[in-house]
Amino acid sequence: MSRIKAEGIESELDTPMRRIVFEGFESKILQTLASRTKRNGGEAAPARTASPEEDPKLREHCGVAAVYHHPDAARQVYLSLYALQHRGQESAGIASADGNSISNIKGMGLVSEIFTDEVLSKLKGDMAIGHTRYSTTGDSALLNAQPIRVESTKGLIAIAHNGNLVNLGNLRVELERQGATFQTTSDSEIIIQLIAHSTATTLVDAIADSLRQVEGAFSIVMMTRDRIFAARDRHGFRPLSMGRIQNPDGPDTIVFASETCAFDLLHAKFERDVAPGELVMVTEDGVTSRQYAEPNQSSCIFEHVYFARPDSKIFNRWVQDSREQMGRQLARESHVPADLVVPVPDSGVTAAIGYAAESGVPFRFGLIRNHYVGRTFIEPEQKVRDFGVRLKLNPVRNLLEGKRIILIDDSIIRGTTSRKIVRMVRGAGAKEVHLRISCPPTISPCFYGVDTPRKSELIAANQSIEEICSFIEADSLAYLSLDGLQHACDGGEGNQYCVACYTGNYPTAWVDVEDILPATATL
Ligand SMILES: O=P(O)(O)OC[C@H]1O[C@H](OP(=O)(O)OP(=O)(O)O)[C@H](O)[C@@H]1O
Ligand SMILES: NC(=O)CC[C@H](N)C(=O)O
Ligand code: SF4
Ligand SMILES: [Mg+2]
Repeated sequence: MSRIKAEGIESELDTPMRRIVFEGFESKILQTLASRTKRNGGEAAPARTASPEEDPKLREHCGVAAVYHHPDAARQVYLSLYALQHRGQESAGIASADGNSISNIKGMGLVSEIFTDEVLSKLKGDMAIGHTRYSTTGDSALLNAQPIRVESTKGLIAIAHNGNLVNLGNLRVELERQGATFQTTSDSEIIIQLIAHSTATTLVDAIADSLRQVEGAFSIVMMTRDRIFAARDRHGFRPLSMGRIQNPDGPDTIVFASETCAFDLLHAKFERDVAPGELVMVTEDGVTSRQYAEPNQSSCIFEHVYFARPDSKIFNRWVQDSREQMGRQLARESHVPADLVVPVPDSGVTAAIGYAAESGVPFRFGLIRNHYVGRTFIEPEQKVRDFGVRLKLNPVRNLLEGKRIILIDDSIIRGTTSRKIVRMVRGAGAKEVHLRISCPPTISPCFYGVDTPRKSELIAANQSIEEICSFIEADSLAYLSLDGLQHACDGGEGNQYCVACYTGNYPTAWVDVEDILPATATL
């Protein structure tokens, strides 16, 4: 069975070798995702399970990238996606355009598994867009992999979307009434179908028209046969930056990416963020822009806490700086006497460096991460998952033995992983284990592209800090205050942040009431 979908390309792309790699990944991913929940109208969504043991991890966002005017555009997008792999590991795709048509190749699995040299060489043209997906609406299946390519009265359009829309139901029904035939069950296709069905006479007007109708989170890149578009929702939930590669002998190459870490690999220079509510168009004549909606910024603060890479500058602020400040503030707010500060890799590392610097307690890698185990390593069975955490993290016994340890992690969602890590550190001989978390308690789900569980499954929504502390069997537990977090992510840039998962106050109207019910109400 082929797991790669090639559109606008004649030849058969699956080699037996790659099929084997794919099958291995496919079965793991399909198993783990059998229990995923899709909010907001994902028709093919499987039922959500209420078991706290079912799905212990956060899921990433997606990553998007685009390149305009480069002789090997698809390869540049490939490199960008490689740098954005941490934002989505379910599926990936690249679409390229050569002025006449759009080719599109998508597959389940990691970027490096889908795009061999042979596959990349099929993607001709000097423009390309790409996507790494972790699904929030619609099944994790090849069908919903992106870019999504649609042939419409406005011509061929391909889209790659990071974020999650919150007003799907009505829009989809209305579009179907107007004759739209959806190819996917993902929310992202709504944007492209709205463009196709817009009565606006120019494509750029049709895009603006579409973007004004959808609510929620979207950082998107789009491509026609000869143009690239990039846009962010008016809240600017998800990051999206623009960069430039200067070509001495011709026009500059313009690039877009979810995070600036992708630019470094391309030797592109960061130019600016796409602004909330802005639509940027790149054509032969250069870069033009319009503000299609009134901005009302509420960028996701959790990007700074967990999702983005520390070597990225998002919302005009270095993630590294924010995380270090979170750690420093955590030390100021809730220090406890100890011998070592130990991070829970990877996302706890930078905050732990800040904590150690502020407190003067030595920093040591007391837990070693196996880099061949992905960020979202989950298995459906508890027994396998227990082993999974041990496979991913291993204690350095000679560092921990007899010591009072401050463990730093970025977040607790259900608490199952933290509990295993605390046990692991104690099992390695630590005398005391104090857990410090570099954000406030997560008490409410996200509707904007982070697939956090519903409220009934969020441990901090249903238990006090003392109860959580005793559940994870730590000697003490403390979270960073909301003020402390906001201060750490401020840095004078004047960003307005969404903090809804810590407060329950959402910047848009959300739709899934069931998701925000406390545990007791669902029993
Ligand atoms: O409430 P819990 O079940 O403990 O889940 C929270 C953990 O999951 C995430 O790490 P993950 O391993 O997904 O990614 P990372 O390696 O990038 O830190 C997060 O950083 C916490 O460590
Ligand atoms: N995590 C995301 O940004 C997902 C994008 C889109 N909502 C999808 O499910 O494909
Ligand atoms: S609810 Fe939380 S995770 Fe979602 S956008 Fe807001 S801050 Fe980010
Ligand atoms: Mg982690």
